[in-house]
Amino acid sequence: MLQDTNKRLQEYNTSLQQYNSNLQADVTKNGETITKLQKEKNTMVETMNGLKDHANSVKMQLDLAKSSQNEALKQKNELLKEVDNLRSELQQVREDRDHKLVEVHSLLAEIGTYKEMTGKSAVELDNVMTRSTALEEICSAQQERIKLLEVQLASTNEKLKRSDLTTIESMTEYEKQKRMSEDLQLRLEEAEQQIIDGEKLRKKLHNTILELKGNIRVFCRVRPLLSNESGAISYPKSGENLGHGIELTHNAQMYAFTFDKVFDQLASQEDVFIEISQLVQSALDGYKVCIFAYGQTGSGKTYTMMGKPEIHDQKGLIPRSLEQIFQTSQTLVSQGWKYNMQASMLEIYNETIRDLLANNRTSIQDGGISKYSIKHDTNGNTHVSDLTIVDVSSFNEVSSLLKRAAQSRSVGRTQMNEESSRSHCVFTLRIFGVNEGTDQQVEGVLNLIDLAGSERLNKSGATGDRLKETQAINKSLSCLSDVIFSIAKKDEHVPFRNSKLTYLLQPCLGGDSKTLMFVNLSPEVSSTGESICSLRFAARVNSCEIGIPRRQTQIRSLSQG
Ligand SMILES: Nc1ncnc2c1ncn2[C@@H]1O[C@H](COP(=O)(O)OP(=O)(O)OP(=O)(O)O)[C@@H](O)[C@H]1O
Repeated sequence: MLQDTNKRLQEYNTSLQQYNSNLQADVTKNGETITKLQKEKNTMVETMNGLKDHANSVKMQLDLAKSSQNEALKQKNELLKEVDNLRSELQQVREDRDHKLVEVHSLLAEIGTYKEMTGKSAVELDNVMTRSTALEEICSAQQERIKLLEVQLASTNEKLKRSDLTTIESMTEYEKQKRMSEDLQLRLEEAEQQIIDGEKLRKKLHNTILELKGNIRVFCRVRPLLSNESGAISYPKSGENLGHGIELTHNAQMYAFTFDKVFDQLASQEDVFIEISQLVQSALDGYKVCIFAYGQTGSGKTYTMMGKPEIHDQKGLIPRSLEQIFQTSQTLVSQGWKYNMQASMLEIYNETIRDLLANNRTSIQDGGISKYSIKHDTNGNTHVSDLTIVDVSSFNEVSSLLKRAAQSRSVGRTQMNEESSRSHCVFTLRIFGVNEGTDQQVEGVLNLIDLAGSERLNKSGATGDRLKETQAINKSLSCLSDVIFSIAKKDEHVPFRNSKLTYLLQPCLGGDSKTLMFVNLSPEVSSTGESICSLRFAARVNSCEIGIPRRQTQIRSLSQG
């Protein structure tokens, strides 16, 4: 063991020697290194000092930088504040801007509208400008005129002042005259009314006198001259025959006639009707009334009796009479009167009666029994067998009957009248009236007759059928003339039965009816001879006394209801 320990100690001493030598080498080496490091350290110290100086200068710079940084920070904060302020200002401005933008949009829209309007208005504006310029010119001209007028006005005012005084005096005078004039006007109106009333009374009394005398009344009517005709008729211009007289010159001789009334060519249909309206009225009171027109072909008989019903001014006596009858019967309803009316219409053509209201016109012979035979009853009423009798209650109903009849009437053409009536036409209206209050009954008849025209054969140029017609017409008119002469002479026997016409008219000519004849005349020179014949006949008719008209009236018996 000790050996091992010595061995190991030896080995240890060797290692230690080794180690010492290594250490010696290392110390040497480290000395060198330390020297080197010392050198390096010195260098580094130098460097470090340099660096220290540098650091100090950097520090100084840093301090400077810090203070300038602080300064900058301060400035930055201030700037930030300023930015904030500016931001909020900006925000405010933005909001303002947005608000303004909205306003701008609405203004733009408005501008658009105004632009449109302005576009239109521009033309108008131009026009207005032109007018305005023109007006300005006028204005300045007027201004001048105003100045002139003002001067005139001033002088006129002066004159006016002077004349005012005169006017006041005149006014007083005028008022006085006005009152007088009004007073006179009132008295004039009263006097006129008195004249109208007096005229009415005069007519009524005149009618009564004529009725009491029992004469057939005669009115004469002269138709106007046609364009190519020359006249031969004159009238008294004053005196008692004014309105009643008529004068004709023929072969250098003057023929004068007077009648109950003479209508010259200027008389209107209305003028003529006024004169007969009372007569028509009396048919409603229960009288038999007969109005007939006599005269040469083309003298105006049909115009007087029928006229042109569709033209107001030219309506003849028949439509006017019927209008009046229906109107008056309506007004009498308030006094308790109730009327029933029946119309019939016939014509006598070549001595044959024709029913103008029949729906289909048949022959005069029916199974051997004569149709349309005329009979008069004890009351003087005339009946024609088989004649169509139509109940009528209004003017319109009668009017359509008249139209129907006019179409059926025999109208032929002659050389003297474009539309000559070749037959006698008789319209009859029977009027039955009952007064519910007084039980009074009346029965009136209105006969309105348009006779065929009298004409001389050589003048009319008739041949064949026309000649036969003319002969028949002349025969019946000559029978009428015989009857009239006979009545005028107060013969015991009057030849009523010699013709259908005279027999039909018997109650009117020889009975108790109110009869009026129109004698119609053509005014031209070539008709003078014919006119004198007609006037002579009319004068004879006028002298006929046919008795006093009798009113058919009675009190309704209980059994009649
Ligand atoms: N007062 C008058 N005013 C205007 N025209 C009239 C008048 N009288 C007659 N006339 C005209 O004269 C013409 C003949 O008249 P109208 O036919 O009435 O005659 P008339 O006597 O009936 O003839 P006829 O016997 O041939 O039938 C018609 O054209 C008619 O219109």
